[in-house]
Amino acid sequence: MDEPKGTKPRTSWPRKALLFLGFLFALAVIALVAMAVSQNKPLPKNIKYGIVLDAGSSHTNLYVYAWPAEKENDTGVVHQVEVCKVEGLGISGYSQDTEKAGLSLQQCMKRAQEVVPEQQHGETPVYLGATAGMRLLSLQNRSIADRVLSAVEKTLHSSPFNFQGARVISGQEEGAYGWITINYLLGNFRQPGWLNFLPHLRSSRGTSGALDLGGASTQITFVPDQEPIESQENSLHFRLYGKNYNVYTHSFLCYGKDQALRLKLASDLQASSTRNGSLLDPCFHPGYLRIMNISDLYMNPCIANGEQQLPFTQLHLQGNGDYQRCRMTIQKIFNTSHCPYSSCSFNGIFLPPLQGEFGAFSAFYFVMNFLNLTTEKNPVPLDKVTSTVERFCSRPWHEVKAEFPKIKEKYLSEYCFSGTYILSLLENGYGFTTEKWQSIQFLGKIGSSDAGWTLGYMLNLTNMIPAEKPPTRPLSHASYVGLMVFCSLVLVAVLLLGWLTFHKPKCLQKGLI
Ligand SMILES: Nc1ccn([C@@H]2O[C@H](COP(=O)(O)OP(=O)(O)OP(=O)(O)O)[C@@H](O)[C@H]2O)c(=O)n1
Ligand SMILES: [Ca+2]
Repeated sequence: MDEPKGTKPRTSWPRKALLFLGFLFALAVIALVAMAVSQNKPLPKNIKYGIVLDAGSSHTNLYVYAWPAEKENDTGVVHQVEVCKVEGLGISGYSQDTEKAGLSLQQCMKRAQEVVPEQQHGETPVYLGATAGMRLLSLQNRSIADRVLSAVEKTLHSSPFNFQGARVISGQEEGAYGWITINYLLGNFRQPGWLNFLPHLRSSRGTSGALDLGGASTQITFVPDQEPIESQENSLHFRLYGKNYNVYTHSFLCYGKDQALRLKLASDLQASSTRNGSLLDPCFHPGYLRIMNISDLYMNPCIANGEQQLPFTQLHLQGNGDYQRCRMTIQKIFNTSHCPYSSCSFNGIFLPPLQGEFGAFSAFYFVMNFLNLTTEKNPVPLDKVTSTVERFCSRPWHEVKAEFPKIKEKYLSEYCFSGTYILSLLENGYGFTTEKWQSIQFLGKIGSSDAGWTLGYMLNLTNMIPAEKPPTRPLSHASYVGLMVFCSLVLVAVLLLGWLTFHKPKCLQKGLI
């Protein structure tokens, strides 16, 4: 269309106005983002620390945990920042010289002082929990066990940390805290934020069972389908983050892998007719020799009788690496002749039908990991595990030793027995079938934290696992900022569009540009 006559020449102010508007708009967006980011930035992290010593039968580990102070009650925020392996024996091994049990911890306590910032030493709690080795020592000689505990208390008291006590934890606690640890670390107690608006839709995602194998005891813990749990001593109830859990747990004292080996040897001796103490052992490699004092073998409460009748003082073990026979000899330590419940594992102990996924840790993991049978994703099928252990057992000792010169001889010589024992315990003891085997994940760590009972123990003692779900923001900081910016942009765009529609600047009118 032609410009009407007499109209003033086109001025450039509407374009300038648009440019100015655009500039203002950009400025507003930048200011908005900057404000949202700085105003809602999480406060600088105030880290808290906690220390737990796991005084196991074979050795002691010291763990340092850390978490942001303001997130104390959230799930999955506490993580391991340090593990220190105490040199020497487990504390129950110092029964002849109890003071040494305390001294042995000094080096790791020093390490903890380096890891935790000095100004926080005084407020950092330290706990020591002793497990099956000390349970056995207490049964054998209560006063020596008390002396060992006093010796470790002395060392821990003299540290700059806030010492909260050293005690022998029960098998039930050990099982329960292991279960809490792995489910906390796996995020199984966590409910996604947006589901809080729809409680009826809350995820019914299950928990994972926990399988712990130590040197002197082993624990199995899981939430069974079947309710109620038939035996009271195997039943635990928790309310965590607003949800109830009825948990089955059992700890088999003497069925950790070191004590199980003793049980097996004592059973082999009883069945043999050796006159000089020589014994062929299918659970050790061909060519392997081990001499043991009979008094050491019968020294603890796991093996109650038999020693006095033997006409020799030493046992000469000679390996012949026969997996099938090894499995048969191990089988004898599981008594399945009686069961006062609807179903049992062994020794008349109640076991409900296995349910859900299982995380297997400590020696379950050490052994399977050595045998290259742990994978992140798909569990190795049972028949492959069996054939691997079988092949490993049949290898001559000199060959195994030459291939793994850096592995401690005590560990290396026992992986054949341990692999076979794990298969017997899981298949025959607990009833994991070929199919159920696939639900076992062998895990050493979850994230940066070791799987074990210590984290659950600390979470409980520091009241960091609330019964009810703490109120949480439905959105994360980043999602909040993003959503704010997006909504503001939409708003500005709508306003701009509205303004352009009703007050169309001349420059946008047809023919002007
Ligand atoms: N790399 C490793 C480390 C340990 N072990 C073995 O694993 C068992 C110890 O496992 P652990 O979980 O450390 O047991 P403890 O905590 O010491 O014992 P418990 O829980 O029964 O008190 C011991 O037989 C030890 O010889 C192993 O075979 N390979
Ligand atoms: Ca242990």
